[in-house]
Amino acid sequence: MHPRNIYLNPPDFPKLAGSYPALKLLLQNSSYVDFHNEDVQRCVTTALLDRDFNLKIKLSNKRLCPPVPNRLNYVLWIQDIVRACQAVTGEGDATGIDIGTGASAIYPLLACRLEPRWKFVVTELDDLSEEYARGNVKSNNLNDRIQILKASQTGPLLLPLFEGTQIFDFTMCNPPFYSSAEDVAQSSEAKEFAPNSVKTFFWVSPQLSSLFVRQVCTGAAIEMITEGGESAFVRRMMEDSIKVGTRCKWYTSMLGKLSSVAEVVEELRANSARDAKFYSQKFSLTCPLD
Ligand SMILES: C[S@@+](CC[C@H](N)C(=O)[O-])C[C@H]1O[C@@H](n2cnc3c(N)ncnc32)[C@H](O)[C@@H]1O
Repeated sequence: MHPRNIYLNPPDFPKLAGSYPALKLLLQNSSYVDFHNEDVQRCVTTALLDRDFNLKIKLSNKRLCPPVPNRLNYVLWIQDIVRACQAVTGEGDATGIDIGTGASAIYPLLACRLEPRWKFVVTELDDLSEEYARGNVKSNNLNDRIQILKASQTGPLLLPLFEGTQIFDFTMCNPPFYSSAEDVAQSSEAKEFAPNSVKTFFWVSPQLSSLFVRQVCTGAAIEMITEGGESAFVRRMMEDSIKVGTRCKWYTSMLGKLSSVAEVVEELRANSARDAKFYSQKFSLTCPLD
């Protein structure tokens, strides 16, 4: 976990429930938190976002419930890279892109709370998730800092980079991981045995680079499944990034499956990337690709 992650030590759930009546009701007198119960998951996420980030969000019971510690990790790694760049340039503002922001819009919401000078342009393909995301941005008075674009199946993935001339600091993405329903089933079984194998991956243009995290919750097919799986999704972003080049400083993505790492690294090599940065729950490393 990132050293600045406030959940390095797990939250005190009874205490959290004490200040969040809906969670108290769900936990009743139970001495443990049942994370297999989706109502409990959603309630923990809304309670943590409210208590720790003053974010009021509504989650659909038909869509993914994002675990806050995991999502915070990715935001903190992004914060590290942006800060490192800003130490050189002296700038303080940053604008990011979140591809597939989901119903929660959790990445831009968290990032805007941590960084008062950041703005986002985010995309979403799914109507229901878009509707919820718009509601969550509005109820936190962040309409002036988070713009939501409706994506299409056939358009570019890095849509905001194909519109206008704005320069962006980073892209981020938690892509649909799987290529099919069978793939979902197989991966769930594999994860029972390898819970730490899930990674996050980042690269940068023009001198490509990379990062890596871990994820727990289940979601609807549109959130989980994409043709060719996550590596194909990331490859599409990579192809887009080559077209728009330096209009964005960092192109990054999460990867959920260890097998995707090799596929993405191969693609990076084919595109003359010189090195890659990997971040996981347990380690971070930079590896040369040439
Ligand atoms: C795994 S979910 C991640 C949601 C959220 N970012 C999170 O981390 O909790 C993937 C999201 O990407 C969206 N999506 C799938 N294909 C997309 C596309 N071509 N353009 C934009 N969003 C897309 C899905 O609807 C879904 O909301």
